[in-house]
Amino acid sequence: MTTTVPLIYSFPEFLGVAEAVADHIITAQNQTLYNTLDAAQIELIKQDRLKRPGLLSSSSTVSINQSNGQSGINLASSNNQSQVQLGSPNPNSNGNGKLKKEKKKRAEVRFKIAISGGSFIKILKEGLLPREDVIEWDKWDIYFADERLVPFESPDSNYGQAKREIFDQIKSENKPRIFHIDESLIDDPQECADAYEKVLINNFARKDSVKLPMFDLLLLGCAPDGHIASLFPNHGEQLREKLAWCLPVSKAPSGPENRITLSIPVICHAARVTFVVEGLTKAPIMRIIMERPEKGLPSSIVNEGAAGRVSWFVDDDALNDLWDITKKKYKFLSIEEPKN
Ligand SMILES: O=P(O)(O)OC[C@H]1O[C@@H](O)[C@H](O)[C@@H](O)[C@@H]1O
Repeated sequence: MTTTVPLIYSFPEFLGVAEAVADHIITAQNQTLYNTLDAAQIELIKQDRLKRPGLLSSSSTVSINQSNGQSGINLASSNNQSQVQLGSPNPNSNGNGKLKKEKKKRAEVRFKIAISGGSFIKILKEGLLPREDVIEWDKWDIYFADERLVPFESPDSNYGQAKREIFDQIKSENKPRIFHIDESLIDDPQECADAYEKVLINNFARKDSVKLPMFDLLLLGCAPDGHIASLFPNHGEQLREKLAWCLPVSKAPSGPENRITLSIPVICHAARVTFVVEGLTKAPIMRIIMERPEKGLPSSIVNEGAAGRVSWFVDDDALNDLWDITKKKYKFLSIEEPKN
């Protein structure tokens, strides 16, 4: 394995990590839904969408066109296949079926995100909830990178914890769509994984057949023993899986024994893969991940497999054992940098 160095953003404290992660998520949201981070352009798109529901693209590049003295918006779909200029005659009026289809497809774009459990939930809660003004919850599809097979009311349930600490606290009336496991299947990891995979297939591959689902953002923690999602180092064949989207896990070496997890190919296929790690207990494993990729820890595999799309948000404690590492200063792109 070659050494691929991902982007590492480090912060003196937990709160700094949480705020930057929130900005990173909102940036991904805006890039996905509007293909721009410019607040004025986003506002224009939203206003126009209100006027013409279904017309404005979620995945459009937008540019302001004032050449004819009127302000118009050029939309180019992200696959560069169609261009619609608003302000020109209604493109619907020529009954062009292809265009209608394209419009429908674009109107359906949603922000597809997979989150982890464990300490990561607290980061999300602290970072995201105060930013509801810029979060479009009703366009979010939230999945789980993994789940521990325990009842939702258990403190170990990733969904249960996320529900109590985040989803139930959302003030906006616009709620996200949440895709969790089927709680009735927690006694059978294989069935539970198959059922969750079906949910993914239904949502990601219903219209077009795809080899792998593509999340807009996959958010991962990393435990002190090096497991990410529920992919454990040296545990069975998990890390070599090439085809399945979702895997059952039995006899996990730490925490609840039975779990399900997204596979390495799914994680590596995401548009952005973001690790969030904090605390001194994670310092030894961070050292192995960054300095010994040849050991093949799950996160080292992801650093390599998703190279160029991976970033790490960590606090200084987690980097305590690393001396020679290039850290980047995080630049806030979607929300104002907090003045701590
Ligand atoms: O950040 P923590 O608490 O060490 O958790 C790491 C991982 O632990 C696993 O057990 C969780 O199911 C994952 O979702 C999580 O990312």
